[in-house]
This record gives sequence, C-alpha cells and structure tokens, in this order.
Amino acid sequence: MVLGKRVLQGIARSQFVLKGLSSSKPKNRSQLLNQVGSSLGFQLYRTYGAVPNKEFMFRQLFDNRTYTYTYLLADPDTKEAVLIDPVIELVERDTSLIKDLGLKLLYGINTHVHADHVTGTGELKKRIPGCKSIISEPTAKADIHISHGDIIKFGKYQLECRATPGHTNGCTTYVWHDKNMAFTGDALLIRGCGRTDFQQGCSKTLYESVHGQILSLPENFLLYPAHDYTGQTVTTVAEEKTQNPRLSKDLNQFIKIMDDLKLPYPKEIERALPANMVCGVF
Ligand SMILES: N[C@@H](CCC(=O)N[C@@H](CSS)C(=O)NCC(=O)O)C(=O)O
Repeated sequence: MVLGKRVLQGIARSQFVLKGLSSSKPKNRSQLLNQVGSSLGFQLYRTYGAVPNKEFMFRQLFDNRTYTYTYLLADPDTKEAVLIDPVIELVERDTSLIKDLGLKLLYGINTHVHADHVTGTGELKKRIPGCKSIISEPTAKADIHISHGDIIKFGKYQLECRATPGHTNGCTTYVWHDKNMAFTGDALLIRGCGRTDFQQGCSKTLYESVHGQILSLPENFLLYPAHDYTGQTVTTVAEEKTQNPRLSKDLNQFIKIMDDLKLPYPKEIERALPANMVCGVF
C-alpha cells in the first residue's frame, strides 16, 4: 500500500500532537515517512526494501523454497556492501543485483550454520573476487570468524556482532545501530523463534540470548529474521516483547512451549549441515 502525501502529513501532524514532537516541516517524502514512522515507533520507509535512498541501501530478498530472507546492505557513497544469509540456489539473483547496483561486495555473512538450506557464501566467493565469508567462531570454516562484540565495517557503516546462542551455539545477531535495525537469524523469528531440538539447541540459552541481546535494544528497532513461514517481513522490539507467543512468557513456560513443539526435521538437513560447516565451499 502506498500512502499519499496528504495522508502521511495528516498522520504526521496528529502524531506530533500526540507525542509532543517538534512540528518541523519535512523537506521531502523520505523525511516525512521517517517522521511519521518514528512517531509511530518505527521507521516506515525502511520497510520498503526497494525504495532508493541516497544515504544507505537496503534490500530484503526472499527464497520462496526455504522461506529464507537474505539481506543486502550498502553504503551508496563507497559502494561497499554486505550480504547476510545468501542461499546457494539464488546466488545468480544476488550477484546480478549486486552488479546492477554497482556494488562492491565485501562480505557474505552467515548468522549461523543453517540446517535447512546451503549457504550461498561459497558460490558468491567464486563469482565476486575479494568477497570473504564470515561466520562466528568456532562453528564452521570461513575466511573470517567473528565473536561477540566484533564490528564489521562497510563504507561509513558498521554492524555490531552479538552472540545469540540457543538455536545453535554459534548464532549471531548483527545490529546496524545507525539504522535501528537488527538481523536476528533464527534466534528471533516474527512471533516465534528458532527451534532448540538439535545443533546444540538449548531453550534456556535461547531465552537468555533473545532477552539479553535483542529485546534489550530500543523498542523502535526493526528486527529482520532469517525466515518467515507466514508471509511477514519485519517486526520491532516493542512488538515482539508483547506479542511473541513464546518469548513474552516466563522462562519455564518458554521451555515447556519449546519442548512441546515436536517439529519434523528440516527436509534438507543431511545436505545442508556438512556443506555449511565449510560455508558452502565444497
Ligand atoms: N519445514 C522446513 C523447516 C522448518 C524449520 O524447522 N525451521 C527452523 C529454522 S530452519 S533450521 C525453525 O527453527 N523453526 C521454528 C519454528 O517454530 O518453525 C524444512 O523442511 O526445511
């Protein structure tokens, strides 16, 4: 749905009154969307993955076979880019997009060793000279191993690496503080979370990771998961704190919910795990 300028200005005015914000006039549509979004608790324009933005580039890409999201982030000034959680079957799509946009891909970043699909980082490295694979220490073979607190730089931007184990022991959430965004992998899904019944899964650890490292971010942060099975694209810290049917419960209730999930194993687990242990270079 595209909101008209008048509607947005109306919402903006009412929100300024409601929240006592300054009523400075927005200079352009992006600023207007931002002001409206901020007063609503999130930043609207960021949910439009394809909107050209002079300040930064952001694309949310989807694999409709494994319900996996891949994220392209870039600095339009330097053209430096990173790609989070690429899928091997869609590497052609991703390399074409990177080429079309004139970007220089520095890193193919993995949030964890996926069990349901093979990472695209190995194939990306073959196609894009200089591109390096990243995963957390010591989960799998990669060019660069990151740990909690490390920073990944691209252009004028940087991602903070936060260890969020529990779904797997090496799960990492990447926080883009400048843009109020976090890429949560499978630690936090929209109104859900990663399963904890294999790959060193532990419900208590996951609960502590999500509450300590993700839901402790400011409430307006946008959260982008590695999967969604229900057609949703993004959520916020505020929403998940109150609406997540698993993680809004106390620890004991959460552990019981996770114990009772009884999900079938991912169809591709036998193929995915060995391939992802070497970041897709095999
Ligand atoms: N049916 C899919 C696998 C679905 C699944 O198990 N998803 C994982 C993340 S990928 S390991 C998960 O944690 N799900 C949590 C949930 O509540 O659904 C397939 O066969 O690939």
